[in-house]
Amino acid sequence: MTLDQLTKIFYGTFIHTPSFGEVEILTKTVIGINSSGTIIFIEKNVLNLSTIILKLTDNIQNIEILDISNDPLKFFFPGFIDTHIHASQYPNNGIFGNSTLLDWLETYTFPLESSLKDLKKAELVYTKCIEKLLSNGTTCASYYATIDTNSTNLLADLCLKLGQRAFIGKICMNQNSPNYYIETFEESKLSTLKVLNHIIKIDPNKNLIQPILTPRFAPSCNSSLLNWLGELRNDKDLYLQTHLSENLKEINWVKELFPQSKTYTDVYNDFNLLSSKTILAHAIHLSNDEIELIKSKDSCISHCPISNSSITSGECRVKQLISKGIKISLGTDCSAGFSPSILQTAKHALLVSRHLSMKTENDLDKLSIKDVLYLSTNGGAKCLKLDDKLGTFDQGKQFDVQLIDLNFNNIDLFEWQLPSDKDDDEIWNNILAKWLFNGDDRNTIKVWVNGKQVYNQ
Ligand SMILES: Nc1nc2[nH]cnc2c(=O)[nH]1
Ligand SMILES: [Zn+2]
Repeated sequence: MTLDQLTKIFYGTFIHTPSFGEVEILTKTVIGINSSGTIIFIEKNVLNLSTIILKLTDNIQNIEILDISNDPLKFFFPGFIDTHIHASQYPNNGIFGNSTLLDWLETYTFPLESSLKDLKKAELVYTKCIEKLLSNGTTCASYYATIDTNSTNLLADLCLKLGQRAFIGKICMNQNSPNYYIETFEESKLSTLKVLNHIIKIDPNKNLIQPILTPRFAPSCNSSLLNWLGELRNDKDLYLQTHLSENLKEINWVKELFPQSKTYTDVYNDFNLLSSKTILAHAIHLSNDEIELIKSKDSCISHCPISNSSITSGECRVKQLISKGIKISLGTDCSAGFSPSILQTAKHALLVSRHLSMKTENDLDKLSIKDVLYLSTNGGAKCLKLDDKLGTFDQGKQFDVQLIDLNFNNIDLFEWQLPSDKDDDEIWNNILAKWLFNGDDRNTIKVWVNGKQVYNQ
């Protein structure tokens, strides 16, 4: 521990989810970070901040201190991780009518995405989207941009500028797409390589931004393109994201388009797209063989409950997938999902799981508050293979954090519901329940990424 590098100290209650179904409440805790935003010490049960500061350093002037210990309704929580979102669709949040996936793409989505080759419009949309996510406590997102090289590079530039950790994907689609929004195989390759180079150039140490290969979904890429992406993924050990088994019509279409593959998941596996760095969005209607295949490749699933309800795709069997050992996280999937908030997405994940359990008549399908808070943070970190850096408060991890304040009138807490020095777990569980069900972006008052403050209400 090199305490001479200490730059900021945070003191108060820290809440995180070390494992699925587990919440840990760290009251009276001090966390110190260095100039890179790495947590260099954690001290629990500190009754007096000044004593510990005197022990740590005699040069207090240069150290920034945030002490929230006197406010029982404030706590630090790990930044949310959104593992599936289309920045380019942000203006359409809430606009989906009665559509289902394939007609929704044609009617609402392709026209908007295609229009973002106008870089002025793209800048407006992407800036709003990134700022909205940060103000909702999302410190890391895996983004789909558009098929356009410059528009995708712009999204990477803006995430870097606004300080959000992000995976940036240029969408690949060279078949079954409208003639105003399609690329050839050659164009898709060139554009993908240009985006990879751009991202490596702007953030060579991957402090914030990383590229992610993004074949839109099997129907929009021909075999040559999928094959090339599989080879590139394998050669360079790249992240890859796509959609899987979202809608029944889509699944039948994939069967027709790729008759040589056994299942939809097999299409991706046959082209070598599945690895421990692959994020599969939706994964609702999987067979047992597909579940086994995803598990054997250690790929992860981004659960998108708001989207799945909105365009009536179905209910993902999250608990069953977790019991098989598959890594799961949450995706807002804007704009098939109407909310940019992972807190709202977590709430819907819980509710959708209750609907699923009514259908299956199995209580084990129900997700708890602790479960969905894990999926929102640590689950996302594990899916992105960043759990050595993100997801919980541990020494050596980066300070990607939100400060939650429940002193707003969206949440009424009565005097007997407040935490006291007795540190009652039950009290804190109820407070988290109030935050999950009645909270919103009002309650996220400050956000840090890599220890740098990127949002202040
Ligand atoms: N939800 C969703 N599913 C897709 N499948 C292919 N493209 C999309 C998309 O943009 N959103
Ligand atoms: Zn999507």
